[in-house]
Amino acid sequence: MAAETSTEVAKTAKQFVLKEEVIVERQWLKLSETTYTDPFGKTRTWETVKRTGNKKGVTADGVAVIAVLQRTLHYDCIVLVKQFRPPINGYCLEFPAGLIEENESAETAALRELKEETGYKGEVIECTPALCLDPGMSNSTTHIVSVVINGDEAENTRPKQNLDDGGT
Ligand SMILES: Nc1nc(=O)[nH]c2c1ncn2[C@H]1C[C@H](O)[C@@H](COP(=O)(O)OP(=O)(O)O)O1
Repeated sequence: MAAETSTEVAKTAKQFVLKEEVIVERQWLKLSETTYTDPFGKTRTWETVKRTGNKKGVTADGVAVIAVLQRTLHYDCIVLVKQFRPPINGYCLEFPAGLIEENESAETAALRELKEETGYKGEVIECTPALCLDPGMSNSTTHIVSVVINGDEAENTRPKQNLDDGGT
């Protein structure tokens, strides 16, 4: 009985990171070994990926844009982009997305990425707080931004992508 009680107390021990050692750092990402305490107070390590750099005036690393295309006499459509993604050696159908630039708001980044990747000019409806979508691997954060596109507007009738080369 006494043993059970002490285990319960230990399970609620506050967990925290003790240190982080960078194993390898490149232009875009770094892999670290993070030393932390488990729920029983024992010291453990975790393999962590972080983005490099320390951008000023940003509230998250990136944005993902849920864009609804609205046109008279058409069903509303969600706009997706098809992209080759090297980590999976394949193509993904994705929400338009990208990294936020220094001193850029999430809303401005969302409209810029939407324009670059699809050619559409949108209007922001809603923006989530910064969300950590894969916290078991990385501290990378994303705002999910809801946008509407007026497909009847002249500039949205023949949209044209305007991508940079996207590589190093
Ligand atoms: N993990 C990455 N490895 C790279 O080799 N290059 C990377 C990584 N993440 C971003 N980038 C580069 C590629 C692009 O030139 C820029 C901007 O990417 P962005 O268009 O903002 O984001 P995605 O659409 O999600 O690629 O960063």
